[in-house]
Amino acid sequence: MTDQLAVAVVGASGRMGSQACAAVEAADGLRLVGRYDVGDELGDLGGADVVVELTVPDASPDNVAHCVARGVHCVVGTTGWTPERLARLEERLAQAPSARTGGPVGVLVAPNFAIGAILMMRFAQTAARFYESVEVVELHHPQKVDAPSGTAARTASLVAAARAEAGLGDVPDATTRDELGARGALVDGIPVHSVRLRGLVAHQEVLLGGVGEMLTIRHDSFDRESFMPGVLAGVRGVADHPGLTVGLEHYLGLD
Ligand SMILES: NC(=O)C1=CN([C@@H]2O[C@H](COP(=O)(O)OP(=O)(O)OC[C@H]3O[C@@H](n4cnc5c(N)ncnc54)[C@H](O)[C@@H]3O)[C@@H](O)[C@H]2O)C=CC1
Ligand SMILES: O=C(O)C1=N[C@H](C(=O)O)C[C@H](O)C1
Repeated sequence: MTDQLAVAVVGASGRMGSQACAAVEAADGLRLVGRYDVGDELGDLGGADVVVELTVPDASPDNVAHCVARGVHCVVGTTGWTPERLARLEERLAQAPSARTGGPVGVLVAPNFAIGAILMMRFAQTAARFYESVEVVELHHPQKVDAPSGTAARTASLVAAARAEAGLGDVPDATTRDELGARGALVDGIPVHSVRLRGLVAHQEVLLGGVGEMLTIRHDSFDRESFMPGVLAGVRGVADHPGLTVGLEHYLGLD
């Protein structure tokens, strides 16, 4: 029993957190030692080796800082990790004590745990240099508090970097009047559109356009079950990935 990895979940009463608790409880080699939600004192996190953090963008950095300062690895699914927040987290990691499991503390920030979503981002990144136009459409359940989704923001950033590396300029767009914002948000110059619709869970399309053709890369999460293998892969792998890692692809041999 003692060689089991002790895991706590922060945001344990939420849609993702409750499912993550059940997944940890059912997983070989893992032991759920704590469930925390809003208002709970995190304290020593029930002796956890690894915390799964699934809360809200405004709470996540402080929760993660609390874990890092106590030598607890973190697997973070919460969105809203701006470059500035990530930079502050890296500073905290540089000053962190040794992990309870030994060695340096690891933090995984994963915009999406679903394997198909990770592949969608990778395929979009690969395709980006071949197309003059690209737009991202993300579609989610109406309870979602943030827009655009973390996955869409990450996809747009990866695509923009691939375009820049290939020497592509701005996406073509003759719009000169858009008082209502109908052309969507721009993330690193890539238009991103957010749909919130009853009945949906988490979906995204990357539309790539060239002369006389379009490539659509689409991923659908129909159930939050789709995220759980990725959560567990993060929990099992985080101690072997010291420091900050952004994106579960780096745990899956997709570097
Ligand atoms: N990386 C991924 O694959 C996925 C990430 N997400 C993200 O995970 C986050 C949570 O999503 P949902 O579970 O759908 O939201 P939710 O609203 O159902 O759950 C959030 C939970 O966090 C709790 N919470 C809020 N502030 C807190 C604090 N300071 N300390 C502890 N708990 C706190 C809330 O009470 C709630 O129970 C969102 O940022 C969402 O975008 C969601 C699905 C998949
Ligand atoms: O809030 C959600 O539901 C999801 N959030 C993440 C995001 O913002 O990308 C991951 C997934 O899309 C579901």
